[in-house]
Amino acid sequence: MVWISRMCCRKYGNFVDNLRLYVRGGSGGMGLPRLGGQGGKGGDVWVVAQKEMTLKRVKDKYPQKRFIAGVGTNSSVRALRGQKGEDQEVLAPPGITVTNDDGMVLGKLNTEGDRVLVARGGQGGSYHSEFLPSKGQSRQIRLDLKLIADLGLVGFPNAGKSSLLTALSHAKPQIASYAFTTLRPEIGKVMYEDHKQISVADLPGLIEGAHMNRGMGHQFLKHVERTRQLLFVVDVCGFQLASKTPFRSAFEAVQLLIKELELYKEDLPCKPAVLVVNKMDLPDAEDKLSKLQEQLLNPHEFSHLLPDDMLPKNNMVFRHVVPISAATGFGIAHLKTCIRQSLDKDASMATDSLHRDKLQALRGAVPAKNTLTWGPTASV
Ligand SMILES: Nc1nc2c(ncn2[C@@H]2O[C@H](COP(=O)(O)OP(=O)(O)OP(=O)(O)O)[C@@H](O)[C@H]2O)c(=O)[nH]1
Ligand SMILES: [Mg+2]
Repeated sequence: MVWISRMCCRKYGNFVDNLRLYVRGGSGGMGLPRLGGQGGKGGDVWVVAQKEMTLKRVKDKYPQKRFIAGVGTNSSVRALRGQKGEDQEVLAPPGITVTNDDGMVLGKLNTEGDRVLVARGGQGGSYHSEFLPSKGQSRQIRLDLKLIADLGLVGFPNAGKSSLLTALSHAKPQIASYAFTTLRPEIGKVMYEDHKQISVADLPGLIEGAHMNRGMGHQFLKHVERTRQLLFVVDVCGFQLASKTPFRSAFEAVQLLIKELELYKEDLPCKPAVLVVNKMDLPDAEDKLSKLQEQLLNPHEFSHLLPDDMLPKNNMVFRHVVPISAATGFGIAHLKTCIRQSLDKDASMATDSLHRDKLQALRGAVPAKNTLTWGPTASV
């Protein structure tokens, strides 16, 4: 049996589930001692929830990751009370926790329009401050997508997601041969010999048109967003939802699943993912798997199998493609290893990037002349 791993069609792992930003409130305006005038307050920085936004978009749009609000205007003879500086808004998707660098929660964005104040503007100069203004609050903040599990199972109804969760963990989700057996996410824990635990969310089956809220539609996709990585599950023999709907081969099922994720939010298919090909105990499964592997390696050659509007814009990269049988247990041990490798890889990438960010912030904060030495344990 051939195991395909790391098929590189597109740079993977660029889904962003956390972001570190520098925010600074605007400075206040100068007061006017001669006439007792008060300078304007500096603008504030807010994080505001907007449905269409993703953390990746914030990162791409503001590569410097710095948000500084406007300065309050000085008090003048014409306007004794200076004007407030302009507020700065960081748009972020709902489902975000905002913390400071020490992990203290500043606020949560649950639904569209929720706002969290992350840096106050400085006071304008006035009688109490000898007419001198104060600076705005400055700090590093973190935006973290609230996760429900490390892994989310993505697949059409009946692919065997719940059966897989049972094979991987001690969870006992409902399993049946009819579609939409699972109606809400069930979380199971996968245990490793070194006592590490990984949480896996069994999600309701996805159908074509889910991005338009068909079937469990958005309810399902909202959960997909909140898992660290994805485990695509397809039936090696393909799938047909009902007698009136077209039959889809395993390859078509993969393409359609990617398309649904992409149409819901374009960066969802950038999440690290593993493809699980289930029901390998069924007749002709080996031949069908070989065909699927060939198609996955050259997806463009097989693009005629689906209408253009059903093809994903970019092909997803699977870190591993693992044939299994949830029914017999075949391939489950190998799958557990692949999952662990994939999550460990991301964890170490995240640590490296945090260290890089902190180092960069430190370099920015220290005058060039100063030389600093720090060891690997130095806290920045
Ligand atoms: N032959 C075979 N049947 C399987 C395997 N895994 C699951 N099944 C069967 O496939 C059917 C669907 O399994 P589920 O685990 O409920 O599928 P699901 O993806 O969770 O389905 P929904 O919750 O409806 O989305 C059941 O009848 C299972 O017994 C397998 O590896 N081999
Ligand atoms: Mg299920």
